[in-house]
Amino acid sequence: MKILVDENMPYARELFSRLGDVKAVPGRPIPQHELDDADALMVRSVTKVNEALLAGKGIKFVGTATAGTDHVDEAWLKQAGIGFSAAPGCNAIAVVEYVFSSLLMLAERDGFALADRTVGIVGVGNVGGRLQKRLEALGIRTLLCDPPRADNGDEGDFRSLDELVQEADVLTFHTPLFKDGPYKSLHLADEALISRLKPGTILINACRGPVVDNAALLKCLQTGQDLRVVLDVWEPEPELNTDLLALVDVGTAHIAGYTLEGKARGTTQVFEAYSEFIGQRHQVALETLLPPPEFGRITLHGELDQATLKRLVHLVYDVRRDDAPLRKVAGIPGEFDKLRKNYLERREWSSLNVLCDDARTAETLKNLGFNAVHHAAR
Ligand SMILES: NC(=O)c1ccc[n+]([C@@H]2O[C@H](COP(=O)([O-])OP(=O)(O)OC[C@H]3O[C@@H](n4cnc5c(N)ncnc54)[C@H](O)[C@@H]3O)[C@@H](O)[C@H]2O)c1
Ligand SMILES: O=C(O)[C@H](O)[C@H](O)COP(=O)(O)O
Repeated sequence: MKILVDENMPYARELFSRLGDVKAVPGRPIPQHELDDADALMVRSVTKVNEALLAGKGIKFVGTATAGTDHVDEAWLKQAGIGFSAAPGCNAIAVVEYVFSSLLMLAERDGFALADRTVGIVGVGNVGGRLQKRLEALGIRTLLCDPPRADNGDEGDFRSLDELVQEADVLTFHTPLFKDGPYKSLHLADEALISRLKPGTILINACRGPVVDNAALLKCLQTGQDLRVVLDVWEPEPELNTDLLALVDVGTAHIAGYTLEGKARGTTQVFEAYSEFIGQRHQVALETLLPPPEFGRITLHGELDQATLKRLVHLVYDVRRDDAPLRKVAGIPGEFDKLRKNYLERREWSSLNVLCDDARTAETLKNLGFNAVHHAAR
């Protein structure tokens, strides 16, 4: 059995070789001839999986080690009898930590207190829901917009996008990309929406590039609209608009979800799904795969304020380490994907053990996702 795996899937060779012969290949473009004798295909979001790629091949299962599925024509796979699994929620924590890293950087740079801001979250699923919980753990007010969940009768104080635009100081997008249908999200942030944002609003897009109309955003910024902008995703990728990059406050190469834990979870989720598909059920504990983190344990004295939280968050991940390299190479063909392929190891906050002599600090950090414990001061 031949299993093709994207070369940017950590632990894929180690895991899938328990089930068959593994070949690691680039995902953009995928070498067509490798599909000829393959039984299964494990991709990431850069590979368009559709009839054009797979018709006439013997692929029986496709896995995508990603949360987003807009690169996969699921209807075609279904009618072709090809099994499919994604990895919902695999990298949600990573995206939340990217958003925090960006907000804490902007708060320090521009001298504001995050606790005074209202954060509007558009799309309250795996990412948006976790973001809400962590913001609220810090006492930050959130406003939620998720029409599919509201229509489904899910519990929650869901508001209209219009209300968020009027009230939020931070507007952050975490929806799937739907090109049409009742919950179309393509250009959800269009020129009309962007131009109505309050002066000084922080606009964040870490879901899919086309959810924010990049041409409209560029126009608004070029005409001097007072906005702060954080973009991890672009319209289009990998050929992002370098004029837009020059005007945003944080610009990164679609890496918000790229913690080692997030990528490894993606691999294990599709590995488990495929093992079940072929009737050889395996389960993997993530901890058995991950190496020890660079920073294992620190001691924190006293109470937690914004400056201390920022230092702690940036000890694990400072978003500027990914912003600067993109600005250096943007516009050079192939470099966007190279940054993603050679991504420096990044860990989640849970990898850091924090010993706190203040009980409230320990509790807050635990609620934020750090591995925090209270110990009495000596
Ligand atoms: N930048 C990255 O590295 C990265 C990482 C993970 C996910 N993503 C993207 O972010 C998206 C969200 O991730 P997730 O794991 O939270 O997905 P999810 O499916 O768990 O949640 C998405 C939420 O968006 C809501 N939604 C759908 N259409 C909407 C609309 N038009 N307006 C408002 N809400 C809408 C859904 O009801 C759902 O609650 C993914 O689909 C993926 O495209 C990007
Ligand atoms: O949807 C996701 O999970 C992420 O956007 C995505 O996976 C980013 O990484 P890629 O698959 O492009 O390597």
